[in-house]
Amino acid sequence: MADTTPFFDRLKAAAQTEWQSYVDHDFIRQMEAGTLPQAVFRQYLEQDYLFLIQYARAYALAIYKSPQLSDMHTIQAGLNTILGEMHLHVRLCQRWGLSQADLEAAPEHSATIAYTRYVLDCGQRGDLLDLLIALSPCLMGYAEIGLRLAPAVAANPDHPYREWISEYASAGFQEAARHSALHLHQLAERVMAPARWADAVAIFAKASRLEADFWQMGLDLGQTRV
Ligand SMILES: Cc1ncc(CO)c(N)n1
Repeated sequence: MADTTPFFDRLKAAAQTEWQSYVDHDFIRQMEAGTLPQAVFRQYLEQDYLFLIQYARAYALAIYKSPQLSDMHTIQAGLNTILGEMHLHVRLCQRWGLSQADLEAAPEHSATIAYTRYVLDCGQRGDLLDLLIALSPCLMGYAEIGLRLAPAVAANPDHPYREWISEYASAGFQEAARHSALHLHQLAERVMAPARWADAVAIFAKASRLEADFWQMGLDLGQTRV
């Protein structure tokens, strides 16, 4: 690839509409303002726990699809971030009287199924690059959102979503996202043929849209179950 722009930034630029629909979703704006109803957040977080279980499977699949041992090590670090992130969900849900067993027994919403099984399918039918592209909106998007919302927490120590925002703005999460972006870039340099670009953008755009749908699911569920 002659273009030295980071591969992830090229994907974002090529699928700007879908990316914006995800990172600028109304859910995020309401969260930043602190006006997001708790019922919405709770519905979202329950589904997100189920999402992360499937996401961990997709990371495991990425290890299976790894051509090199170095790929496996990098993906293992990403998997650890995902598994660590689930402690946040368990902690927050415990305060609402929901145990880990309750969370795991909850039914998966179709938006959760759609997104996770889409990612798993990308990995099953494609190679590691396809799978890492499908996985990339997750870590990178939440890292971007965490950074953008951090000032709202700094300005208001009683912000209702302080813990959630701080998790994604944390140095650990930011670094995991940076590592993933670098890995994606290096893998693309190794295996990406120019003819694959349109497919790469299509996968990235679809995953970003499914992230936006995931926020929307939270808003819709919260409205019907207050
Ligand atoms: C839906 C979704 N996307 C990304 C992340 C970040 O890991 C998450 N927790 N949930």
